[in-house]
Amino acid sequence: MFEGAKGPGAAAIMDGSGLRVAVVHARWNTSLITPLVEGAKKKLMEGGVKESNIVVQSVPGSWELPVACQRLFAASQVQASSAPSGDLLGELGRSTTLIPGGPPSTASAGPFDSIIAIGVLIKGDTVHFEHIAESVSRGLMRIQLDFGVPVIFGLLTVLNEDQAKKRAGLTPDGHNHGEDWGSAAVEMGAKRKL
Ligand SMILES: O=Nc1c(NC[C@H](O)[C@H](O)[C@H](O)CO)[nH]c(=O)[nH]c1=O
Repeated sequence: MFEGAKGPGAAAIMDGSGLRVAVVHARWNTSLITPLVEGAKKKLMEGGVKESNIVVQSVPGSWELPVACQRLFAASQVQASSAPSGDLLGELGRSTTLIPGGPPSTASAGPFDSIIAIGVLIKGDTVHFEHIAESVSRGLMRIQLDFGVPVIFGLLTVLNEDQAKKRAGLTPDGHNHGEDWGSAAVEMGAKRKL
């Protein structure tokens, strides 16, 4: 899968059966976003996470990822303390994603154990790319540290479409980085509960 030294090490085997995970994805570059989200969900479920405990939300673009992740996690904390079961987040908890199929998910009560933020930024002719990449990266890191919840960094910042396709597993020599993010979400979510 990877030549040389570069690339992730083997995923730690953790039990994801009791985890609740949010996947928040941008709607820019959707032909790339879709396989990335599918790859993440595949590894979440291979790690034992129940599909009913995966909430998938979409936002207009990567710029909106931090506020959506923060709002989703904060709402899950409030609901967990006030509504021990049932429809955890109401409309906020329903999957509103580009990804076809699957019922609107209503995660069971309890704060999310990890969040995967997914976006694809492709460098253009201006410095717009740099502003979004820098701000979104800092924003996602801040949520991790402010809330103590793992936010898996699924923001592809690429120089051209070919680089993005490779990292979405859409080329013969590619690898779907969404799978790595799903595995990381299981490991970090399980470790958060230890
Ligand atoms: O510009 N390029 C991109 C982009 N721009 C939109 C931005 O994230 C935001 O949604 C709007 O500015 C509105 O706030 N969003 C992406 O996810 N990828 C890009 O490559």
